[in-house]
Amino acid sequence: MDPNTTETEWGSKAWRLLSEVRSQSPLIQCITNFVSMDIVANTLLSAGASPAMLHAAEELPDFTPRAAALVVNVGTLSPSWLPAMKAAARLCMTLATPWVLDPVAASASAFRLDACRELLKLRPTVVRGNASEIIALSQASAAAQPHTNAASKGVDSVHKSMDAVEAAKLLARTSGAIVAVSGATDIVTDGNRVVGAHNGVAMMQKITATGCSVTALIAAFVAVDKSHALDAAVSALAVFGVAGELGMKMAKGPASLRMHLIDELYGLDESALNSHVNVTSL
Ligand SMILES: Nc1ncnc2c1ncn2[C@@H]1O[C@H](COP(=O)(O)OP(=O)(O)OP(=O)(O)O)[C@@H](O)[C@H]1O
Ligand SMILES: Cc1ncsc1CCO
Ligand SMILES: [Mg+2]
Repeated sequence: MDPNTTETEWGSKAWRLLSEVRSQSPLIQCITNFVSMDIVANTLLSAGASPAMLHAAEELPDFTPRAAALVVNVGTLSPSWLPAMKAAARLCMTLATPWVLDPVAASASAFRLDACRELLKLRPTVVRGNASEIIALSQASAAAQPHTNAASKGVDSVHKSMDAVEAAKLLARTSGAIVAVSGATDIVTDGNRVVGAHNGVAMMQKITATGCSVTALIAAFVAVDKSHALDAAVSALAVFGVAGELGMKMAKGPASLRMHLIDELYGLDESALNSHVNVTSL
């Protein structure tokens, strides 16, 4: 992280990065779960990025080198998809293209946890999960064998993000990735510094795949500022949270929040980010 970023400067940093996403419109390859494909693509489009949901192994050598960033999300993992996930991540590692791992429901099964551990070895730039996912992956990646004692409830977290601070720091240190934990306070760490983004509304948890969407938004932000992945991840989480806060003013429930969040993300301006972004060092 740029150590000079003060709390009041995060709003302008988030605005600068969102403006870069809008002007560069980075191509983001998403190998993501079936549930999330629509909202992830619409989130990226409304932020100004260009999503492409390609996952056939045969297409990767042609396509992945053209992407500005990659998302690998294991939400609806099956054995037939894993080789393409690994091949795309390996290409990104070779080409120094940023890529972001979303370890959805990491501890749901040994197969899934082992897949996440193997993907971690391919040096993701950022890992973004909810607290239960990060705790499970952190425990498993620190152990010799893929196992976890961490509680979980499928794709939903049973922990608060603040319960995952030490796990996130350990995972960042063992993997070399920036680690982001979503929740009431979004936490981002490189293993040393810990930054909290306090934006968002609880109703966002009642829309499926908002976490997957913010993972993809992180990829778009990292794509336009590769050398400052921590700042980019914090900014993306804050921007998505502000869109949720503004959208909530018009929403009647999860379905209309989904619509208004995407509209607000599309319409965000400098003054909204300067007045709403709430990021602190933890
Ligand atoms: N209590 C809360 N208050 C404010 N914002 C929240 C709260 N809980 C979650 N969020 C926001 O909701 C979004 C999704 O986070 P969440 O932790 O629910 O992801 P997830 O569990 O991975 O979701 P999914 O698996 O459905 O994609 C993030 O932008 C996060 O900041
Ligand atoms: C509900 C669900 N199940 C597998 S992936 C997914 C989307 C939220 O992660
Ligand atoms: Mg998730």
